[in-house]
This record gives sequence, structure tokens and C-alpha cells, in this order.
Amino acid sequence: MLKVERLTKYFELNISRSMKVQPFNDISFEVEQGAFLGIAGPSGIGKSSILKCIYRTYIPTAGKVWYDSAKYGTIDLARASERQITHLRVREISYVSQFLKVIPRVSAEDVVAERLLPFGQSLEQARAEARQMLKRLNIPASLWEAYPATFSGGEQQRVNLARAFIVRPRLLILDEPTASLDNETKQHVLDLLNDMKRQGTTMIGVFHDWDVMGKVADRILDLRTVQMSAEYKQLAEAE
Ligand SMILES: Nc1ncnc2c1ncn2[C@@H]1O[C@H](COP(=O)(O)OP(=O)(O)OP(=O)(O)O)[C@@H](O)[C@H]1O
Repeated sequence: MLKVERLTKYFELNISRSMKVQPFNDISFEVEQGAFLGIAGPSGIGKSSILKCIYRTYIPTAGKVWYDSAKYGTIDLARASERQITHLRVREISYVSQFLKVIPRVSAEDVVAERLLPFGQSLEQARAEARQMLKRLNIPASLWEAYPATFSGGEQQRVNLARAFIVRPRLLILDEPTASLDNETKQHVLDLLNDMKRQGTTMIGVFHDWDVMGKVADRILDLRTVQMSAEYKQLAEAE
């Protein structure tokens, strides 16, 4: 469903073109449909950057990101057109970070409901589903019509999760989605993730909390060992 081949990213820093930051080099892995791959490794090793290359927030410097799309068949996300990426982000691929991009003066239920409108649902149907999802994520009914700009960090994060979950994406990318949640809400999120996995959603994610990652991931890719083996391979090739 997702096959990452020899993915490499470096950034040229604006202050000096000759200064490059290379978070990762020559990373390959695969995720089967309905499986969850967790990505682990110390701060700064490139976990978020890999997720952003898959979602195409970043354009990879080299490598392929093969994704099995419902609309386009097997497509390299690293080279897909902007139009294709926009379609995939609306219909097939959801990304959750710990931060919500708050839209001014739009209520929590509408922020979530609007994700269903491109699928042809009426506003009333979409709002009803949005309320159910907010309820499952422990957002009290008194907040459904309020503006998320005023919500706590954990509440905003749950609105973010609701926006990603409600479209039942084929591919779900999660970057520390439970960072500011209490244990009870973490459990609700885990239950939802496991439900989505059973329904066939493929997931790739970074979790600060190993306990949470262990409960949902089928496999964990530790970037320390991958990066080491890539470097080792280079050394071996040079000899
Ligand atoms: N847009 C960017 N421009 C320049 N450097 C960047 C950019 N994004 C990431 N980096 C650098 O790439 C490296 C990897 O960052 P990344 O956020 O992917 O790491 P991480 O493993 O997710 O870290 P953390 O666990 O702390 O979130 C860091 O050195 C970071 O400064």
C-alpha cells in the first residue's frame, strides 16, 4: 500500500547555500494495507520530516514514495502533480500533527463536518457525523458550537483527530497525535485507531509515548538502526 524507496532529504539553509542539513538518507520501508508502522528514534533524526515527505509538505531530495491510490493506481507521491496531491489530501490521505490550524469563527462541529462535504453529504448529515466523532473523542457537547481558537491544546488536538478520522482515509499519517491528551482520551484515540485499522486504513506514525505506540503499531522502524545500516553500507561500498 505504501512503499518508500531510498528516500533522502536535505535542506539548504537560507543563511548559506553551502550549509546543508540532512535529516535522513537512503531510507526504505513498506507498510501493508491495514497495518500500522511506528517510526522511532531520537529527537532530530528525521521522523517528522519522513512523514512530511510522504504527505508532500516536503519534496524529497531523492527516492520514491509509492502509494496505492483508489483514483490513480500506484503513484509516486514524490513526483505527483499538485492537483493529484490536493485530490489525495481531500479524499484519501489524512495527516494529523499535534497542532490545529484554527479557522477563525468556524465552530468545532463545522471544522470537522466540512471534511465530509466533498464526498457529497448534506451539511446536516455531515454535522451529525461530526458531533458523533467529537463525542467519541470526549469533546463535551457544550463545545461543539464554540470556536476551537479558544480551546485548550488537548481539545484542539482532538478536533484535529476528528477531522482526520471522519473521512475514513486510506492512509493516515500521525505525528505525535496524542502528545497533550490525558490517559482516558488517549485510550479513546487508541480504540478509534484500532477500529480504523480493522476497516483497512493503513497508518504510519510517530508517538512520543512508547506505551501508546506499542498498543497500536504492528511494527516499529527504529531510525537509529536504519541510518546506521545506510552509513555502514556506504562505508562498505567505499572499501
Ligand atoms: N524546513 C526545514 N528547514 C531546515 N531544516 C529542517 C526543516 N525541517 C526539519 N529540519 C531539520 O531536520 C532535522 C530533522 O528534523 P525532524 O523534525 O524531522 O526530526 P524529528 O526526529 O521528528 O525530531 P523530534 O522528535 O524532536 O520532533 C532537524 O535537524 C531539523 O532541524
